[in-house]
Amino acid sequence: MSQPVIALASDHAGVALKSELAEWLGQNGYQALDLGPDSLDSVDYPDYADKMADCLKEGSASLGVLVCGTGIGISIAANRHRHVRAALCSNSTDARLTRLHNDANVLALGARTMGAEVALDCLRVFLETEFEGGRHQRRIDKMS
Ligand SMILES: O=C[C@H](O)[C@H](O)[C@H](O)COP(=O)(O)O
Repeated sequence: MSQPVIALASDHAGVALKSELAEWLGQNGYQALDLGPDSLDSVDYPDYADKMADCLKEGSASLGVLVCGTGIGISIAANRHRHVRAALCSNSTDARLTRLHNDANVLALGARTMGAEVALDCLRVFLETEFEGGRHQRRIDKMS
């Protein structure tokens, strides 16, 4: 069976955490598709949010992970695309509920506001939780 592809992107503030998340994905049965950047040179998070949106639109990955300093800017930018439902999560309960209720297709994390262990916990729960459907689908339809 082919491995699920998970796309990752960040700005300069999120590069190190993105690498840790990508490594975890590779060790846990997923294929990490890193959309960049790969250096610590300063970049603008909207450019990488747009790359994520394009990647999901063309179907190269089903789910994505975005990282910036707080996770706020990059999630705001990603959510300007109608097909993106990016959820800024700070703990595994956020990650579980946003999959169950919002069918979030992008997990947004703050590299300067959380530790790698909590970030990995969010990622694991995000990937393991299925959308609940039902009344939640009606609400998502209203945003699509
Ligand atoms: O929401 C924005 C993010 O936290 C950015 O990662 C942050 O603004 C980057 O700041 P700086 O350019 O000072 O590294």
